[in-house]
Amino acid sequence: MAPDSIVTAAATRLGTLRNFVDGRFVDGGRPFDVFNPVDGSVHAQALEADAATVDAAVLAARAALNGPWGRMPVAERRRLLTRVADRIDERFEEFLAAEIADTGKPHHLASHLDIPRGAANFRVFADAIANVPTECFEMDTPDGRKALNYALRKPLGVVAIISPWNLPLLLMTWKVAPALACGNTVVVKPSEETPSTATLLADVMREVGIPEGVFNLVHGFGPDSAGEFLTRHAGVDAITFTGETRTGAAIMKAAADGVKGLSFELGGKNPGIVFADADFDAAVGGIAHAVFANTGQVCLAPERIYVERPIFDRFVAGLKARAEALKIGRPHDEGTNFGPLISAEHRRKVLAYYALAVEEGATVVTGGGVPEFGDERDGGFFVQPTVWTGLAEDARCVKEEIFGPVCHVTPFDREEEAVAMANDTVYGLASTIWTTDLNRAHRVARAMEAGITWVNCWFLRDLRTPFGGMKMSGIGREGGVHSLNFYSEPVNICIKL
Ligand SMILES: NC(=O)C1=CN([C@@H]2O[C@H](COP(=O)(O)OP(=O)(O)OC[C@H]3O[C@@H](n4cnc5c(N)ncnc54)[C@H](O)[C@@H]3O)[C@@H](O)[C@H]2O)C=CC1
Ligand SMILES: O=C(O)/C=C/C=C(\O)C(=O)O
Repeated sequence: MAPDSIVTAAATRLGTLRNFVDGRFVDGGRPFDVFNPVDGSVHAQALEADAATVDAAVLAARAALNGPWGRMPVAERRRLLTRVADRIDERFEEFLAAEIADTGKPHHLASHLDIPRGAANFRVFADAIANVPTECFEMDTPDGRKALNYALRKPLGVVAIISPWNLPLLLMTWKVAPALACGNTVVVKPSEETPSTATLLADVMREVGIPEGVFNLVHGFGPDSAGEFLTRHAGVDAITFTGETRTGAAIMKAAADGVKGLSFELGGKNPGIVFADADFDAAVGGIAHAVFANTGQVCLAPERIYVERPIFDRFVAGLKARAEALKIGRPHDEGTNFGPLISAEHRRKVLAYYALAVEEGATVVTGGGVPEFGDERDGGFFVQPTVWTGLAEDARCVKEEIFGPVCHVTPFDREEEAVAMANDTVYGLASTIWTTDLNRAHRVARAMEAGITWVNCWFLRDLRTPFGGMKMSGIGREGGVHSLNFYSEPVNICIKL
């Protein structure tokens, strides 16, 4: 069966992409179009949840907390989460086809990153919840006796999960899995651009027997739509969000009245620093991969590269060659490693930065425009991979998150100068350093104002480690025990002995 017909099969069985409330797919809501970014065609429709549907989802989630889910032994919860992971694996081709249809990303990327990580997220947190310790302190009491304090983890309650379109299944399940592992119930609002894998996940939840109301899914947009209805809802106890910093600020305002717990993973303008002592080929290849993977639509991608002057010209030439060697195309075409941007709107934004860079005085080393194919792809949302040099450090293109396949390369002479330029940003999500000097690696990594720093690598993820941003790149940390800490409420019990 061709991959496209797998999508059709899933969509036909589920009908139009519907909302999932209290264990059932529900009808109702205004249909909206979901586009295939490869050619701009409409490949599906989803139903926008209105305020009443969001309300029903939150009420179902509340009821499930007080129902079988709340009483379920942890071992049984873990078994069910592992079943979800197994079922994603068993329905791998459907998830893959759905993700590719929504995003247009290369088959190789979705099949090696997005879908496997969707399953892995459930396995990791099913394990983590079994192995996380809680505290216990024995104390002396004023009357000469003892008391024992021990902490328990309780679920937060109903968690709203708002997820973006760049790594749809990966980033949604990164939140759903630990939330459920901790015993919460969830209402998920995936991006309006990418509702398909979330709908498949709802179907998996139903299949494996996750109790009704534990996982709810509402489709729609942000302001004055499902996103805002959900984040303003008085029945939501906590909100976890990945997306743009401005959206995070809007959600924070919506959450303020209810004093809801928040976990935010927001934007970035990440630096990469390449020292002259780096393994040159590894550094050029690693930076090219980091800048252009997923068409630059990764919040961790470096958009500012600082290269030590002795290797600057050679490095820029190497990066240009790598950019020009990318195979831009359809997801299933042999060798494709560069797909379209997510939407016409996002392409307008990225192309506006391509034009602005020229106005700001950039040298366009390569790219800067739209590729021409002479076929259906000309209706899609492609842009060229792009490299700039020559901009001032205060240029908007060096300061603002673009979220496209583009970077600016700046030379430096001294380590302190590179560190200062790298940290001169309102963001603090990720950085990547390339050097063979171990002392320098430790020194510079420590100096980085970033939630994660990779040395001689990028996007190497151990899911037990703290993950999140400093400054305007986020609030809180997720990953391993850090996720469990956010998605649960520690309570202390003090027993006088
Ligand atoms: N991971 C990241 O850091 C991401 C960054 N972006 C950046 O954000 C820009 C805008 O893209 P968008 O898709 O609009 O990202 P966004 O951050 O606005 O959307 C992410 C999610 O938030 C929801 N949302 C938007 N406004 C909301 C509101 N007021 N209340 C509740 N939910 C709301 C959206 O429906 C979507 O599910 C992109 O051009 C890109 O630069 C986009 C996606 C992911
Ligand atoms: O590996 C992860 O958990 C997350 C990776 C990427 C993002 O968070 C993002 O691009 O938003």
